[in-house]
Amino acid sequence: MQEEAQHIDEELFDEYSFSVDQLMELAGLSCATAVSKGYPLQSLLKSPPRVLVICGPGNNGGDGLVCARHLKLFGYEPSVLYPKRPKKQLFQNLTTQCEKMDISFLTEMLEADVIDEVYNLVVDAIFGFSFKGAVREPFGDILSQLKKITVPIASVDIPSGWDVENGCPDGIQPDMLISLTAPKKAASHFKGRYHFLGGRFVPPALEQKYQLNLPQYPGTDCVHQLN
Ligand SMILES: [K+]
Repeated sequence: MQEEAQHIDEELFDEYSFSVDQLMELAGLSCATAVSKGYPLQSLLKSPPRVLVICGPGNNGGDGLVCARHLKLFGYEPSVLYPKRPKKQLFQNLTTQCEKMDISFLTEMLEADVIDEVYNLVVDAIFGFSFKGAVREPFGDILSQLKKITVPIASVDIPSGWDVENGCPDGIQPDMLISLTAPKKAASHFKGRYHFLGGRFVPPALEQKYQLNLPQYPGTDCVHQLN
């Protein structure tokens, strides 16, 4: 299943000629849309409507940067923690776009009680389907703080630190999961309140080839609520 997600990914780029930027934009927009549906501005307990977006070193982190930018456009006040920044131009561009929109970047991870005090929720865009092995720092420390917070976590594609197939019973327990392209096997272990499918970009022929059996997205929506 981890391999299958990687094959679909490669095929979207190599056979269907999509660029990473295109799919990442749609993925990140889906995440911001799902957050706005699960945690509407008017429902938030803390004002201003601050959201902490934690971005990892790969494309999952890129989805997080795009998500932060759209959240800002939707009226939220995102701050980003982006401790390991890849040198690729794409990630530099996404970072500049956020900075130019007055999204602040934190210099270090906050303690769990500070997060609970200041933020309404955390978007977890640390690791996606390429996560493997034991968590390396600084992400071990970040995940251990996330295990202690009481504000909801919305995880992008896979709850970070979870095995992509088997989940992780003592890992973070997000309140929302936004599965991208198609739910991964670990999604069956998700116990939170909201499960959304996003990344409405899969060409029908690819969906058929991998028998993804994706549900019908409502109307023109970029997310589909699974539960
Ligand atoms: K994640």
